[in-house]
Amino acid sequence: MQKVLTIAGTDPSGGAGAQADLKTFMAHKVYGMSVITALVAQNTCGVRDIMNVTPAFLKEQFDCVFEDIFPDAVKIGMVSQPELIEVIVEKLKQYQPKNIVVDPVMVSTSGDRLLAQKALTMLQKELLPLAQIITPNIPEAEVLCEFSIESKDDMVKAAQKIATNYHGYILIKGGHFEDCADDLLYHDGEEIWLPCVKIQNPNTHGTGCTLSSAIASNLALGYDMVSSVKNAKAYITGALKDGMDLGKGSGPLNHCWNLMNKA
Ligand SMILES: Nc1ncnc2c1ncn2[C@@H]1O[C@H](COP(=O)(O)OP(=O)(O)OP(=O)(O)O)[C@@H](O)[C@H]1O
Ligand SMILES: Cc1ncc(COP(=O)(O)O)c(N)n1
Repeated sequence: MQKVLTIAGTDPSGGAGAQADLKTFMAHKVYGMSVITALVAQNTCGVRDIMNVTPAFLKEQFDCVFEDIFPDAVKIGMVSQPELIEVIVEKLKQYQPKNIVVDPVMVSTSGDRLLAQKALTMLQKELLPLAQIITPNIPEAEVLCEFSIESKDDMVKAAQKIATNYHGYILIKGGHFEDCADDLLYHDGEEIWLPCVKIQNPNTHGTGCTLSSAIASNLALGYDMVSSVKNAKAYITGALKDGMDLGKGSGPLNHCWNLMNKA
């Protein structure tokens, strides 16, 4: 049985964060585990409050997992405080898991800040270099490359710029564009486009969490990086096409979409 760990914040309404990650792991038939960075009071309408765990408690959770059930892949999502990023960096260096996926979560779909400004440098300089792949959306890629991204050409330029500081795979997600949802996978000067027509579904809460967890699941299952990203893109596209509609805001995804028999 392959084991995958998420290091993330929570979503009590089940659409994003650790809850979305664990559902994604289950759908990929891998054993899911979670180290929680923050309790987040949120739902499909927005974030109401954040309670970060202490660095000492984060360390304990890490050791509980790694001393007992060593994961085949690790996905890191929301970590809002620099002291918590520091612990994650220290523990990843100590345990050296293979297959680290970092989703550099900065702002939620609802527009709420999930990364403290003072944590940005630590994220960029210490955590991102440990990842085999990073998965910024357009606004996050703009922060990393320091210019605005308006087109697919700009996505390529952004990936090239980010690659000057970071040597793993870069997946820039195009879900924030109006007319298409083409993602760009970039590595070592090579561009691989993952094209997708824009699905007319306003319920996109947790798409980034789900995609990065699906990539981690595929890596744990032994797929190479390109296949893992392609498989994950197919998974998120299927979940979005399912069209489940829950909640009063941007709703969550149906992780059972490929298990349900549809007429
Ligand atoms: N309407 C859509 N139609 C098709 N694919 C989409 C749509 N919206 C998002 N995606 C896809 O979902 C994945 C996540 O992309 P997105 O740009 O939404 O990331 P994100 O902003 O980090 O997600 P989150 O909403 O969790 O913050 C990408 O593969 C993207 O192309
Ligand atoms: C704990 C946590 N992690 C990540 C997100 C981003 O997801 P989204 O942009 O879909 O709100 C979130 N809302 N909450």
